[in-house]
Amino acid sequence: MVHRMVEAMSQLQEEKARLQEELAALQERLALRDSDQQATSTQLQNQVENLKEKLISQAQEVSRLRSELGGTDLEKHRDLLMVENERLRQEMRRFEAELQELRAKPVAPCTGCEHSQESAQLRDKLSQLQLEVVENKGMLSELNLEVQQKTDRLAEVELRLKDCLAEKAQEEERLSRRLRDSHETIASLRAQSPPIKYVIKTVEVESSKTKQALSESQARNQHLQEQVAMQRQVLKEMEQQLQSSHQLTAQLRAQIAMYESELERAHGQMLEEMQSLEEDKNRAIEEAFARAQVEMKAVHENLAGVRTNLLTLQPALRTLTNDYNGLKRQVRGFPLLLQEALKSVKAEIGQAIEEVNSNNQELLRKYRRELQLRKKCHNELVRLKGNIRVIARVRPVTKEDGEGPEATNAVTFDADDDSIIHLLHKGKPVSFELDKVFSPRASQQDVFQEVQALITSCIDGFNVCIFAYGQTGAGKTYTMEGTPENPGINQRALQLLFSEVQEKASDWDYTITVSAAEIYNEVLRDLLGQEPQEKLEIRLCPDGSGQLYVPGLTEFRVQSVEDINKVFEFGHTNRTTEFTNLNEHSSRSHALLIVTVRGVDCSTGLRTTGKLNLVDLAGSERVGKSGAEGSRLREAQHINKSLSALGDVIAALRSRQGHVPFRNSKLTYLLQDSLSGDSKTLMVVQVSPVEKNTSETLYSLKFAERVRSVELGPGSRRAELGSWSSQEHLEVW
Ligand SMILES: Nc1ncnc2c1ncn2[C@@H]1O[C@H](COP(=O)(O)OP(=O)(O)OP(=O)(O)O)[C@@H](O)[C@H]1O
Repeated sequence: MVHRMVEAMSQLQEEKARLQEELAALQERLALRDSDQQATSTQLQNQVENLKEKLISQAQEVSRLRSELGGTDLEKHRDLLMVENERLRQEMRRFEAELQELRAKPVAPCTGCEHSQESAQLRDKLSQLQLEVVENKGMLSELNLEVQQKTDRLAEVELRLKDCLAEKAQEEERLSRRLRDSHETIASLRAQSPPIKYVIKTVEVESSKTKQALSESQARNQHLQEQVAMQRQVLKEMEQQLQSSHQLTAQLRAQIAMYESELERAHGQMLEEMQSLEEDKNRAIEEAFARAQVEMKAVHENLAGVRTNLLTLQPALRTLTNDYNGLKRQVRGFPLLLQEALKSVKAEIGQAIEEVNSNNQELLRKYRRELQLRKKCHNELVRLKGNIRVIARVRPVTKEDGEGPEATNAVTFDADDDSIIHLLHKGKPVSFELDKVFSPRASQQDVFQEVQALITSCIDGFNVCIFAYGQTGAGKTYTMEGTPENPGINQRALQLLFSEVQEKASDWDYTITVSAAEIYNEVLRDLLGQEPQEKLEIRLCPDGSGQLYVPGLTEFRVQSVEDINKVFEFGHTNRTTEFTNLNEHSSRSHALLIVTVRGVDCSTGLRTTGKLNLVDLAGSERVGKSGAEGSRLREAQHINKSLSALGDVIAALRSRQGHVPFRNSKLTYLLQDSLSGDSKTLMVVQVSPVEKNTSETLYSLKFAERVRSVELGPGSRRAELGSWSSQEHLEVW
């Protein structure tokens, strides 16, 4: 349409140009042919008429084109856009409404983990879709704004075009008016011949004006053409924009369709989920209902039972109420009764306590008396047996004794008297009588049984001394220490002390301590100390009690057999590490185990202390007489000295001499406590049974008999006693 309008405009211009040419030709002809003035005028009029018609038709064409242009494509596009916008808006509104609806729908709480996860996913997707919708809305509003702007611009252009066309129409109107006026003037001139020249002149003048008007029109046409070209350009741009808008709208639609499908899917999932939840809920309700029904039934049954119980209990309740009332009456008088009862019970209890106390006192008194009696009996027994007792033990023949005549047995026993021992010495039988003789068949326990009365007296506060005397290899260590499988007096004594102490634990609190020492060449050493080679001294207690003590001598508290074993082991290790030839050394030294038992009577606080000395003496064989020299002679001299001193002490004690020479040797000095006063002494004379040892056996038994003979008849015994000097001792052997 625009093109056609432009073409019409150009035609119009061409026509105008042609008209101008014709007008010019007319003017020329008017000027040249005055005569043909009328004809020319008519021709001119016709031409003007034609021109006018053409102008009118052109104007009509322009207005038609304008109306067509205004009412067709642009408006249609605008309307289409408006409709499209409206539709999109409606879709958006519907979409929002659906969203609102989905949001407003209550979501039942989901128990399953999968459901909650899917719901969360759906919620995320929904929020994402909402965001996208908001973005699309923004884009749509921008697009609307743009379309609005373009529509405004188009309206403006149309308005300008309208103004131009109106101006053009006015101009044409004016020109046609002038042409008409000119025609009229020409006609009047024709009617008035004389002033024709003047009229022609006027027409000429008027024609130049018309020319000017035409040129202005042309200029305007030119301007309008430019504007039309511009409008075309604008239209083209707008068409492109419209096209892109269409594309965008199509994209948005596709997106919206996609969102809608997603929404539909989410909606479907939600519905399914809700349906399954609804089913779960219904199922749970049904189950709960069924359970409730069962429970209700049980409750009803219980209720019926309770009702029957109530009916049966009512008479019992009545009886109980009566009883209760009776009891209430009794309770009112109860405090008084209770007070009286308490008073009498208290009196009874007090009396009973007094009786028990007096009984206890009586028992305690009796117990103490019994204790004293026991001690007295024991003392009497020991006195009757003698404070110093001598027993002999003959060891069995061993491999070490060898074979042949030298290893034959030289010792025999009296089948009717266990205190007699016979020795065949150099073909002559010699008999000895001691307190007891143990044959090689006697066990460790047999020997221990003989000495255990002495050991228990230690608990009652007596000092006890047990010696093992005899030549080397006669069995002293075996009797005192024994073997791990078959322990001797030492370990059995401690075990006995433990068991006795435990028996008395309810009344007495006892502690047992152990020390171990060795005397070698008149040097005293601590076998349980950290430095066993250190020489120890025996000193008087500084408290003036006359008691002796050894500063630095280690004392171990023992509480069990395990402790004793540890102590023995430690003592043995100390002895072994000190000397390379232990057997040799042990034969030449005195080993002492000193056990102290301290007791406290829990009821009276009475304290007792008893000491048990278990001594494994050095070998008593007469090495000095066999011409030994050097260290062996020195050892022999020391041994003989200490054994002589022991004999002297025992003799002095038996004869009740005022002075007892304890200090003559380390051994007797150390054992002073256990040899003097009420102390009890037992000597075990160890005897080798074989022929080759009969000389030593003879001397050992002679010594033992002399010691024992001292004890038998106080008068005569005392008379027989004399001082056993070291030399004399040697002479005896
Ligand atoms: N009654 C016994 N029964 C069995 N074996 C014994 C008995 N007496 C001693 N013996 C054994 O005789 C050997 C010598 O005994 P033991 O070492 O006790 O003598 P000893 O007098 O202590 O010697 P030493 O003076 O050298 O210490 C040991 O092998 C020992 O086991």
